[in-house]
Amino acid sequence: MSDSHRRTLPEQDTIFALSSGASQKAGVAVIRISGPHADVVLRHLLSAQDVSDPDPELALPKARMASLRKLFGGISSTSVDAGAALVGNMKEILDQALVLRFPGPRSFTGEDVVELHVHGGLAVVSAVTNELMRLRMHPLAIPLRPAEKGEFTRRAFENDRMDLTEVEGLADLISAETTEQRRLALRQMGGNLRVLYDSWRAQIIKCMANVEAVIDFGDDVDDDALDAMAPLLRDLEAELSAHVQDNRRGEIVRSGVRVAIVGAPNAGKSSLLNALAKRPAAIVSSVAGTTRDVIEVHLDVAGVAVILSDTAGIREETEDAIEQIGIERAKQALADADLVLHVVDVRQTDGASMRAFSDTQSDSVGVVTVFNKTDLSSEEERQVAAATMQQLGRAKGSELWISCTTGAGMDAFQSAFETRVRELLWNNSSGTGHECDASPTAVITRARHRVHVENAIHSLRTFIHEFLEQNNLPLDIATEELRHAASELGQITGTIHTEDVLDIVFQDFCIGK
Ligand SMILES: Nc1nc2c(ncn2[C@@H]2O[C@H](COP(=O)(O)OP(=O)(O)OP(=O)(O)O)[C@@H](O)[C@H]2O)c(=O)[nH]1
Ligand SMILES: [K+]
Ligand SMILES: [Mg+2]
Repeated sequence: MSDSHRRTLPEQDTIFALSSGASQKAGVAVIRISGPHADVVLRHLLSAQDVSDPDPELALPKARMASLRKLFGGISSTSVDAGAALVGNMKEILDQALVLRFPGPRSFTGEDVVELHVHGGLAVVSAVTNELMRLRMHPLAIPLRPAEKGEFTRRAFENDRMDLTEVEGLADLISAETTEQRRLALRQMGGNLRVLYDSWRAQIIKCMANVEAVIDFGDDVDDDALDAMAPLLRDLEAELSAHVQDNRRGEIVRSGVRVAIVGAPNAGKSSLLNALAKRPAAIVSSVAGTTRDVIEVHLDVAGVAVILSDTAGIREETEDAIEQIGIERAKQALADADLVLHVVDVRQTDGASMRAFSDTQSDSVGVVTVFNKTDLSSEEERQVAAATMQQLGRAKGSELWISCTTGAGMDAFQSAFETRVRELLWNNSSGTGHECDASPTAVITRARHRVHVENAIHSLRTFIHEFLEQNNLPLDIATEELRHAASELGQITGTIHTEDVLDIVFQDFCIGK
């Protein structure tokens, strides 16, 4: 583990990759080249002659200015003469491309970067990338090779263009599927977590320096210096503690709100899942016990990613071993859920299964009661159902009434569902209801961050309690606690890192990023 990730790196290979989506044909494809030989490579591509040393006078585009240029490539043996690897000095035009140069360090990676915006046809992209491969085999043997997954971003990190939280933000932005995931990722990529953790770390390091000064002065311990530090560290400890008490908001936005549909067999759980998913994702039938496995669909609910799971109907008595396994899985989905939709056949609100469910549910989870099959119910049955809300310990009037068959009540259900999902994330004591939209509050987005912040809190508390308050620890050992707290925060941003952690973080990336 090094205290700084600024390492003296051996001369880097120049790398290239298709940075735009690799799937189908597209209007434009972007091929990115990064490394010390980026300009040399570009010179070869712009040169009409296949010479080992292209005309040094050949004008490269100005830095950061788009320039329309012809790209040239050697005519391969297959296309002209099967015998020769390359036919004389012949080159052909590969494409007319928009070329951009970003000389380092003012580039994404911090190295010299060239971007080729070529036409997005598969043949164009492969002609240009083949030419890059050929240059690698060229007599000059330019150290050029295809980039590995996340290698551009890794270089950006190694060249101090981004810290680890910004790298993670970028990975999240690339995989963001909903509005809130995009907002969260964009703020993190913009450095809101870096700024926060860096400033906390700096304050701890400052305290450490003060303590070390006291140690250096030996017996003349300057109590004033230590006294001045106490409120500062207490505030810091309070700030870090508030930071982790966030209802896992960021992590939930990032990974998706887990919503479980549960209830008695045949209540209409799978019908509700299909209605919300707008496709027949789960089998619906009149046979009680149809659903066995947990069926998950991913939804975008008012900009929030939701993982909705349909589960086996929970009932006490079943002979069927497979159904029993399904019920166990349903209970697990219930335990994992951030929000529960309890579907009840409005005509059957006195069943034991309803009570069985209310016994298994966890208190901390929000439960929405959904009375289904209103199209089949009498007024009296609806009144009985409404009266059961109290028995279940749920707020009177909070129930929703739907018919999956006729669609009655589905609009009201949808908007209540959206409200509940958003409330779950932003209606806590510190929230304003739309905190995630408007404020740049830095929230923890990964378990990795949480572990380090919790470790830092632990060390700060030990220092405050054992040293400042109880005087149980000698000064030099107490200082270790501060050092540890600073180190934990440094590990979040990657100021301090191990290769293992980097490998894990960069695993999330695709080729070309
Ligand atoms: N009339 C009417 N029938 C419904 C409604 N919702 C569901 N059904 C019917 O009720 C039966 C059970 O529906 P499912 O969606 O399979 O119920 P489930 O809760 O998933 O059942 P299991 O998976 O067996 O626990 C099916 O025949 C549905 O067509 C509704 O609102 N009105
Ligand atoms: K069923
Ligand atoms: Mg079902």
